[in-house]
Amino acid sequence: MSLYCGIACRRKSFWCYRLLSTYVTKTRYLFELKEDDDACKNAQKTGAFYLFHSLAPLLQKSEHQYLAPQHSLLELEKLLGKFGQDTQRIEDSVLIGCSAQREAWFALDLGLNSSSPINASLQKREMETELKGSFIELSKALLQLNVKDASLLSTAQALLRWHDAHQFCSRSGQPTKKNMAGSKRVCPSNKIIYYPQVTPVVITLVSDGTQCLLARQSSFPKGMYSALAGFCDIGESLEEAVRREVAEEVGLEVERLQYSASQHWPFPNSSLMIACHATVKRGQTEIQVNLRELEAAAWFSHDEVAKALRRNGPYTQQLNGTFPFWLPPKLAIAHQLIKEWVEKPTCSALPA
Ligand SMILES: NC(=O)c1ccc[n+]([C@@H]2O[C@H](COP(=O)([O-])OP(=O)(O)OC[C@H]3O[C@@H](n4cnc5c(N)ncnc54)[C@H](O)[C@@H]3O)[C@@H](O)[C@H]2O)c1
Ligand SMILES: [Mg+2]
Repeated sequence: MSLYCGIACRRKSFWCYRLLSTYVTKTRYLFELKEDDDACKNAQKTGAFYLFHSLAPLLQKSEHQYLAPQHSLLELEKLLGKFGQDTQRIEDSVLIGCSAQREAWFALDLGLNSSSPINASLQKREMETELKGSFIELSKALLQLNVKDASLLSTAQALLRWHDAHQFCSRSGQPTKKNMAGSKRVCPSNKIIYYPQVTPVVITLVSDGTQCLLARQSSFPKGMYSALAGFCDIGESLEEAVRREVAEEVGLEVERLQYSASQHWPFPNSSLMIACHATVKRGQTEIQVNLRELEAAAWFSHDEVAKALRRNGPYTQQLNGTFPFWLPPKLAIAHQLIKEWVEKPTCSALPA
């Protein structure tokens, strides 16, 4: 439930008010756990742990979908004991959320090097047998997870990856120490605090009023086209990033811009996708593809895009050797952006 929904309907019914208050309670509880190491350690006693191995989450197959099993602290201690590991390793876990009943959720990677040298990487296959599951790459499993697990595991992976890559202070070269929740790392020698990094990326669906512009990189699955995306440069506003990316990638100038939504995107290294609609100047639609960035870009009609949205990719090669045109899956914000345009092709309203 979003905060805005809670605020918007708060006056209408007691039920909605209670939803908002649950949200606030959860938020305040998580804030406390991030600030107070003792409270966080206590929360582990009644909490639940999601396990990873070298950034791949532990999953169990159930019919056509994957489930992410949870383990209690006691189960985790037993597991580590069985594999001859120090339970100190549990301190490497990171806080990723909590339930409405304030059961805190943590993630722990059993494969990455532990901050304690004694804790070497655990044997993956033996762990899988013991845990009755498999450590599966997130990119291969994401589409078969429910929304809650997909979001939790994406957050967990991003946080675990950040800690793994920020073990040392870039000023002193000394090992940094994470707080219990994993919301920051501190250099003990100079007290510099490092916070998990968020990388903003703009994703823009450019339209000329009747058609929309889609592009593909050579790394995309064959036949798939998406909206234009690009990392924000330091010192740029979102509006400037959108203008620059469109100019850089397809040689066009956007005139009007409208924010749509945002999404945490775990691949390849986790970024915050900020999605916008934009229109080009009237009569200025000639694309000049930047081949260092893109393999191809083209204008697509409303009908072509609407038809592609109704199909489910990816597709196999056709007899003539080509791949049919398809769009990113529902989970990707690019899909939502394209769907919005199909439903309302005149989305962009604000001057860029
Ligand atoms: N969720 C979605 O719907 C969706 C759709 C399309 C793209 N994406 C994501 O958007 C991201 C950015 O798109 P892009 O690849 O077209 O970006 P881009 O056009 O900025 O090109 C990538 C290049 O930018 C440079 N770069 C600058 N800052 C960078 C940084 N902080 N991290 C990495 N590279 C940086 C690198 O040289 C890199 O090769 C990709 O990671 C992709 O996964 C998500
Ligand atoms: Mg790009």
